[in-house]
Amino acid sequence: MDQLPSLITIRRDLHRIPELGFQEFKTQEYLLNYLSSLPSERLEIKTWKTGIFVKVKGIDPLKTIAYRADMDGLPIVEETDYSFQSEHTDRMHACGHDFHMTIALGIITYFVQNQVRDDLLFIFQPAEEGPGGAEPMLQSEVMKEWKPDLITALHIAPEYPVGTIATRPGLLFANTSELFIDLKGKGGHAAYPHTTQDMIVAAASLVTQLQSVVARNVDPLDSAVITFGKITGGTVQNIIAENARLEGTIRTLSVESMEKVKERIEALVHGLEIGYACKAVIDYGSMYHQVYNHHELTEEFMDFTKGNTDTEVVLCREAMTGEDFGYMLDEIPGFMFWLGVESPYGLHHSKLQPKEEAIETAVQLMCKYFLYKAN
Ligand SMILES: CC(=O)N[C@@H](CCC[C@H](N)C(=O)O)C(=O)O
Repeated sequence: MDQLPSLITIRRDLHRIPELGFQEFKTQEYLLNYLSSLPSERLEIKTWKTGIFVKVKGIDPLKTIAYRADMDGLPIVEETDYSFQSEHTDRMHACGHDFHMTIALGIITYFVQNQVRDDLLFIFQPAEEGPGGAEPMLQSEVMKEWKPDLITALHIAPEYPVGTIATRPGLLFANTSELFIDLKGKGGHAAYPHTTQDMIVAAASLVTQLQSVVARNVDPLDSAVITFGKITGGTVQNIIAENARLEGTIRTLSVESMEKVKERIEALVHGLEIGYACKAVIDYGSMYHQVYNHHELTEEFMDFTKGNTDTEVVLCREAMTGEDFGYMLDEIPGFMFWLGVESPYGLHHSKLQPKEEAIETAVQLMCKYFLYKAN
């Protein structure tokens, strides 16, 4: 085996080339290139769109144990002071997927040199931030053929120190649905509002009205979030806007609340159409299944980590983040956990700077755990 790049070098290389969902061409090429430098006799590699399946063959396999890493970046202009900043304009690995992929390569590298009884499967999955790669990947022929018996994934957590992991049996991440609302009215001169239907005013009103859905239609002991991350509309400062578009996301802890929230959004949007004499179109974009950790496997993993590593284990609360890994957990027993990376700036922030020492923590932990489960 030739001299391999260090995991820190790999993470920095990946950090430089963030790509959006299903456009992870350079990322895929980089990963395939690295994998081709490993001894090939124990590896079987198959690509799926911009994703990759990597099987590390066991000696006498009774089962398959999997680790999933997501691959895509976000449409963010990076503002870190890294020397290895994103080389792609308006793109950034601001959700740690560069870490998740590096950790996968670290684990693979260990197991190509230290064979275990069972097969190990590594899934490099595109488009976690949207429109969702997990569900179609799960339906793929490769996944049907190589279907794992146990599946794991981690996500970096800026709020925890390095050397800590956090998880919980049962519900970990929320149900999600994207939310796009297009409004169309009648534009006109800024000085003649009475001759128009102003979609800037309608959009502003709708944003405020929709917050009442969370406050007044969802059981306070359940939880929901409606966030709009982007509003566009109009053309110039002295023309009343004919169009406006709201782009957001809905998060709920229960499936019932998701249905209720959508029902209420639809009612209020219909009311807006009447009140503002406009047309509105709602599009829910992509939806993600909640992340629900297998009870016994999660408890076993937490106990194993406490008993066999120096890693601190925290029993955390559920989070309103979404993850299409939820689809995989719906079909395959397993769990997801948070990996402490300690950054003053959080996920989806242009200054997110996770501590790289956490990569080694995760690789060591997962290698120990797979050695325990796959022998
Ligand atoms: C871990 C994480 O941050 N995941 C994303 C998933 C986004 C799904 C979809 N695009 C949506 O916004 O609903 C998150 O924002 O939680």
